[in-house]
Amino acid sequence: MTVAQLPIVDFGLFLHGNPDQQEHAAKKLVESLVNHGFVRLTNHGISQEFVQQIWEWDRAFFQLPEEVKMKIVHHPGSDLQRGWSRKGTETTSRLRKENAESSPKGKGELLDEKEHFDCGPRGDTEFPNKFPSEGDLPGFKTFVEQYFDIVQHVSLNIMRACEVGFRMPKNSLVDRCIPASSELRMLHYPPVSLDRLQSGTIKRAWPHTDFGIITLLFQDSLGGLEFEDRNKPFTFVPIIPSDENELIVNTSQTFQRWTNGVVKAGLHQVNVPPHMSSITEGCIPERYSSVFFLKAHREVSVGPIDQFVTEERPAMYPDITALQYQQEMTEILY
Ligand SMILES: O=C(O)CCC(=O)C(=O)O
Ligand SMILES: [Fe+2]
Repeated sequence: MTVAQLPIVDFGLFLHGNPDQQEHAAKKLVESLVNHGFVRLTNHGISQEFVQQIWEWDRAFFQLPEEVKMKIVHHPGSDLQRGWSRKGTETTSRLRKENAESSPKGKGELLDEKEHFDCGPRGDTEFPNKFPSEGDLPGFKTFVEQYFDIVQHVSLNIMRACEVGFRMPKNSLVDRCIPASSELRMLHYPPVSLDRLQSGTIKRAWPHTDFGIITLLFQDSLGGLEFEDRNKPFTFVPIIPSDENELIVNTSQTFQRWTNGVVKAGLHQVNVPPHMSSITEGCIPERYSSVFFLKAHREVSVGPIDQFVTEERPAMYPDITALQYQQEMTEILY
């Protein structure tokens, strides 16, 4: 498996093509999600100009002084993530036992070298969003709320393509995502010395799978995101950005559960950028990325959907609500 083989789907054909083109694009998308847990999309409906604005706001937020970010700090526990999570709080290594097995003995917990900002849907009363005040970062809240709406809309179009690709009744996936319960995240990976990374206890993000249905991701031109080569389990292949407008999509745990294991969640990590992998000393520069976790509506079950349960393939997952599942997983992370 080489990098070039991670399929790229022209999503414009699904959005605007004739029925044959739509069917073809949907099948190619689903095939890649089933085979790799990942796909790359072009013509997804988010403009290059908008993606540039994501980077501007991403930088502006993380450049705020620590005491300003502290005003909206996220408190560890099972509550959904809101506001600023400082370096060392979210610990992806806890999600897979293979991480602990690979850790150098006696050196403490495996930590993520990253900070992030998370928010949920506009006006969420159960888990209110935490934005910097207008005085601290004017315009940020307005931009992020608009970004959330745009990317939720794109995600639902991807769900529509999955319905076509799996021959599911129209809206059977989309209806499970309304009202919106997704989460939007902006990430900053500070510069880090190779010494620290080589200690074996630090990574930008440890191998993990996400909890929602699918994750949509933009990464800056530095790169570093890697997906599992399923021919060699727990080994990883870099996704080299073709341009910053390329949308990377990966499958997550809720999709695996709904499809009773037919779609497996895409395992991924964030590593040293591919063009720097042979460097042995010095620092790797900071990196920005932004991800959108498309989530099921909180009251919807994340147990298998009937279509995927058969006598030969009995239900592999229990019927719990999306919120229960999310809270169980968040508690492990923090
Ligand atoms: O920054 C990235 O490329 C990946 C981030 C990620 O995997 C996550 O936040 O779940
Ligand atoms: Fe992830």
